[in-house]
Amino acid sequence: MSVAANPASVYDIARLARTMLPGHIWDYLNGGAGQERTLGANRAAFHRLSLVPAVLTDVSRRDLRTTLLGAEVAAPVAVAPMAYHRLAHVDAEPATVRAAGAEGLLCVVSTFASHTLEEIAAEATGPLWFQLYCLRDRGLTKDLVDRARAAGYRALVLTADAPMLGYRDRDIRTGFQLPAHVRPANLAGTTGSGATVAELNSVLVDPSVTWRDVAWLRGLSDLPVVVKGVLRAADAQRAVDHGADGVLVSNHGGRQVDGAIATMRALPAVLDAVGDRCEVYVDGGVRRGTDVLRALASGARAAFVGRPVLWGLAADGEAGVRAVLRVYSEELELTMAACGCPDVTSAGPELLAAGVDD
Ligand SMILES: Cc1cc2nc3c(=O)[nH]c(=O)nc-3n(C[C@H](O)[C@H](O)[C@H](O)COP(=O)(O)O)c2cc1C
Ligand SMILES: CC(C)CC(=O)C(=O)O
Repeated sequence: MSVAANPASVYDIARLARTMLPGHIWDYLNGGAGQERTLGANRAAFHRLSLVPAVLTDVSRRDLRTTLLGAEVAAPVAVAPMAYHRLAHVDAEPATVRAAGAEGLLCVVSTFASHTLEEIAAEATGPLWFQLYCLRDRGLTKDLVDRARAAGYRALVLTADAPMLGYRDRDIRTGFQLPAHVRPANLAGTTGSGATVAELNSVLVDPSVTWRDVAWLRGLSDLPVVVKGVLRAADAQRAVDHGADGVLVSNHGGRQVDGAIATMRALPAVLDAVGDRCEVYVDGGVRRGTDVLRALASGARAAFVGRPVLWGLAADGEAGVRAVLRVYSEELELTMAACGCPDVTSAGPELLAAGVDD
């Protein structure tokens, strides 16, 4: 059986994906800002939280299900929005959403998807949210919202941490540009070729966005709004004050600010600030089922996964993404059992101890 069919961890799939992709594409997908300190810090923050299992709690029935803004999902693991899945595999976003649907998981589709949001929604059997970059052209931004609503997306995820693309050493070195066959399909006609991803972004994305736009967005439709990229308690509070239904604690996978705080370190203050006024999720460096459990025990409602999904896609298309998602759910289930947690609500702070055992 191939590694993609029977991986022990997402790193098995990463090794395979590495062999499938040209170096400059691998670097764009996997790189971070600057010296990639925050990229590493996201992982380190998980390692610094030890699990303290409870015993003799009856885990003969295990239930990983939860709801995310009312959508029922099989496990508290979701696919983070990522641009241009076609860079990883020709089957691109349609394959990713088929895989997420087959595993009963939520998938967030990027504004910069390489297929239209309607083409992607046509493949979905599970819940979808639409990630929105607020564009310089607000008419176009509103069109995206209307299209997402009409196509059945259940929430809007406003990305707040990328008014301009971060300073990414790897992409600067390679001069990374999109190959001619990969384009932002939702924004057809707005872009030519021959620009770097950062240039393309700066032509389209509005760096003047403020909290007022969150309220504007909230008023455009009846879709709930999640603000993605929050790291400060005060910003989480502002998100709620401006009508957000959810906050995704994220540093964009270490791709925006090198030196930004690790997401698991930022999470507790955000949770304290918003209480139960909105749902709180986390992403960045979630690589194992044990990380998902740490996120739950810290108070997050779900953990979102970025790059490993693209590793799965590159390694084996839809089957590769399924294999990746299954690894998370299976490891999460066994770890919950061994930690005395029969369901996702039974993971609390008593499951965690700060510090590393070397
Ligand atoms: C290749 C790539 C493209 C991304 N594109 C987007 C995007 O279009 N919109 C967005 O909000 N976040 C984007 N992100 C950030 C992810 O949503 C997520 O925050 C991050 O990847 C999580 O960290 P992880 O990759 O360590 O799991 C992208 C990340 C990667 C790796
Ligand atoms: C096209 C970009 C906006 C995608 C992105 O957010 C990223 O590369 O991190």
